[in-house]
Amino acid sequence: TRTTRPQRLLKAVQDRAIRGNPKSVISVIDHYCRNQEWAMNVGDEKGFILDSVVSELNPQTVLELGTYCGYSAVRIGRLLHSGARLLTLEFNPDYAAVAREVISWAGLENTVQLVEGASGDWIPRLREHFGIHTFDFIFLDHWKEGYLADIKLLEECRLLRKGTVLLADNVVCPGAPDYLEYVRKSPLYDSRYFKSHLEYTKAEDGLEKSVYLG
Ligand SMILES: O=C(NCCc1nnc(-c2ccc3[nH]cnc3c2)[nH]1)c1cc(-c2ccc(F)cc2)cc(O)c1O
Ligand SMILES: [Mg+2]
Repeated sequence: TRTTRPQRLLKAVQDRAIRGNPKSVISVIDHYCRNQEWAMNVGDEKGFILDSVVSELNPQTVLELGTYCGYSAVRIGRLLHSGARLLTLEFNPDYAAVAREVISWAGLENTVQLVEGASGDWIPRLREHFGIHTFDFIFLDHWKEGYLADIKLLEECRLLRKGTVLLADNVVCPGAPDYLEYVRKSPLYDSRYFKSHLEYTKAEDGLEKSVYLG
């Protein structure tokens, strides 16, 4: 049977990227998605904003919701200092299988841990299962209609602390209107919008950065 888009993206990485070199994995994926076939990675333009938020924060514990092919896990993982860890949740087993290979090709298997399953099932179990107290940084890039429920769940499970930074992809395209309204209205968050473009296109999109005030 035909290969899937994630499988073709993985083949491009294995054929063209240098093993153990996250920068080359990122540039191979961006070149492939811009020139061969589009895929829903955060991409280079929004990726640059993601890099600056992560570099400024220098987080020790990171949660990513929605791994897809592992592009943003590699983008974030490459910037983490020794001892820092990224936990990335992915619901779709086919995406997860490809992402594990991409993360391993980048040499980040000791920094990035991929967990398969639904965010709603895993979030309440992160503390007892992974010994996590709170997260310093959270990147939301999964079901757009799940963003709001999942940050409310993170609040309830006390996995946020004063200063935790949440960065949400696609708040314009495909859009997460209920999430935006909540973080912009709630006194619990200080929120700001970084205008950009949908990955590899000219369409508007952007990232919403929200600091939890606790
Ligand atoms: O849907 C997206 N991303 C999400 C994948 C996913 N689908 N289900 C999950 C899941 C669900 C429970 C989960 N629990 C834990 N991880 C989970 C992941 N993640 C997405 C879509 C677009 C896009 C824009 C314009 C278009 F014309 C078409 C597409 C762009 C992007 O940057 C995206 O991130
Ligand atoms: Mg996205």
